[in-house]
Amino acid sequence: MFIVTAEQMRAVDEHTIQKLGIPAASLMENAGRAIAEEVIRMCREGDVDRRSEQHACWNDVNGKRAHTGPGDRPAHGGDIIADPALVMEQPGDQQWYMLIGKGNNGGDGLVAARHLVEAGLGVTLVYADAPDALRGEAAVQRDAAAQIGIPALVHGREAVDFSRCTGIVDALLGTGSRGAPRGAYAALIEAANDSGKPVVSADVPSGLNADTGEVYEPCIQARVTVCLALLKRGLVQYPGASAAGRIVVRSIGIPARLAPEHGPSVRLLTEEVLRSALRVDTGRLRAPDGHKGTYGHVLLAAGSLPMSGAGLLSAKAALRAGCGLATWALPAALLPHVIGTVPELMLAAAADGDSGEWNAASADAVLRLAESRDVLATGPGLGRFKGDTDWLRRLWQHSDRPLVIDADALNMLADAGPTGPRDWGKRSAATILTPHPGEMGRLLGMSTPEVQRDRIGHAARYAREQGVTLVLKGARTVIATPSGEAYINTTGHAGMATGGAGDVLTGIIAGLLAQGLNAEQAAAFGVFLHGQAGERAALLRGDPASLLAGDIVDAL
Ligand SMILES: NC(=O)C1=CN([C@@H]2O[C@H](COP(=O)(O)OP(=O)(O)OC[C@H]3O[C@@H](n4cnc5c(N)ncnc54)[C@H](O)[C@@H]3O)[C@@H](O)[C@H]2O)[C@@H](O)CC1
Ligand SMILES: [K+]
Repeated sequence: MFIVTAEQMRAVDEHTIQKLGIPAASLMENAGRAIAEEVIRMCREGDVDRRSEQHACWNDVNGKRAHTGPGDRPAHGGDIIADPALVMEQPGDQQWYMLIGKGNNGGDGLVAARHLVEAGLGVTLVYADAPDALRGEAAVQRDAAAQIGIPALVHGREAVDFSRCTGIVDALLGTGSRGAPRGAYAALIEAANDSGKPVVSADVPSGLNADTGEVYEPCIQARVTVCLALLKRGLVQYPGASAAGRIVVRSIGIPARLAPEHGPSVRLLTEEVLRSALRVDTGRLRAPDGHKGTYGHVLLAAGSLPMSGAGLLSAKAALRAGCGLATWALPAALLPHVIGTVPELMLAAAADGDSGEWNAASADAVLRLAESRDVLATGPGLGRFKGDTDWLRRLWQHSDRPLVIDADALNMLADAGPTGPRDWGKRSAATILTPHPGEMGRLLGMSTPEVQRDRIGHAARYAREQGVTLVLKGARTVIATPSGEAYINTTGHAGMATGGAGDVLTGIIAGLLAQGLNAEQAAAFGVFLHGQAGERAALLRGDPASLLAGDIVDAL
């Protein structure tokens, strides 16, 4: 599933209308109808009385449990499948308030109102602006609603009291919204939130930045968001993802495949995308006649005295991800401390003059060890040491192995200079960086909140400019490729925010690279697997908060 910016959505809309000749009125009709169907579904299934369903929502977007409308039940011979609007035999005294903005989002709300009236629901329109402010298709819908006799209030002219309504449809602001909601829009959003009634948002919750996921003050807190045509970036990035509630993406006649023609290709990372777009074929990872050499050898340069566990977690994760062999290189004096901790692991001592410090263990020693291995990963538990940026630069410039860079090695990279490591030259093999938002901020020279304000945008730009594959960790991890594509992960949970989880991810990605996956595949599949293992581990433990990074490795 493609994820678009507001501008990209506008361009795809225009293409559909201008080049394909599909009338704008048809798209708006489909949009409004999709919104009405969701409201009707909620009424039929009693969803309006239920409290928040934050957990279920993501699975809907994932397509695992997507709502498919009235035909959910398999049809049998002789069945009569009726339109949802005609099967609401007992709509009861359902009263829905429709908040109508003056743009096309409001037009969608007006179409939905017509369909809800047809289904027998009580509907009241609440215009944010005087109705004559509406233009084009939205004005056509305003007139149709008036002809049918749908009651209407205008904010500021009549009092609006939500206390007696069943639910609210938010069709105030969509992708044409700019900045924080103003005037009547802000007042209606606040009143809707204060009412405690379930809100169904049309396209995006009003008050959300559809591109970045930033929520303005105020922003609708939706129970359900019926996202139209293509998933918007702001709905998959926090805090916007929380404001959206359960997300239902509905096709309205705009071909989704047009999205990459009009902007960057950003996709939701699902099993389907891994198989089709990324061509990850797990069935081919293990050849029936393979031996340990077939599945690759990871060299991990990691760990220090206070953080030796990071190296252990990474190395173990690489093995659990399926590589044939893993060697952990560390300063020679540290080696006796870790012997036997993971018996499957090989250890390589980097001469350190008996100091136990990386500053005495040369980059050339690591390069020599890497020559006979397939992948080099570095960073977990490494710490900072004198001359470390030069140490990393040598690995960058002289290793022809795929290189995974994490943790403190990313901080060394941040010291490469204002234009970033691209000044060190183009590497002959792939480079994968796995920063958390703080490390990403140091790479970009900005604060962590600034990074979080537009995770997809920053990750995609950095990957393209620096020619690397970038994994921006955190809720909804972003995987960005040097060619400008991005994937947003759907697996994992907040219980995985625990020390060492990142070291595990580095090991998984390195282990997958060793088995022959390319950088894009290894990064995306690695992130996906890491999240799945975290979900599994939380189930086994019964409580996500008690999860340890080692549990993730065990659940792989
Ligand atoms: N072909 C299309 O363009 C389609 C558009 N669709 C709907 O149209 C929406 C986009 O419509 P529009 O581009 O008309 O824009 P919107 O309906 O999102 O709203 C734009 C209007 O709100 C005002 N506004 C903007 N920011 C504001 C703020 N912060 N506070 C108060 N008022 C503000 C602007 O003056 C403008 O008139 C989509 O989200 C979707 O719901 C759908 O009908 C499907 C087809
Ligand atoms: K809206």
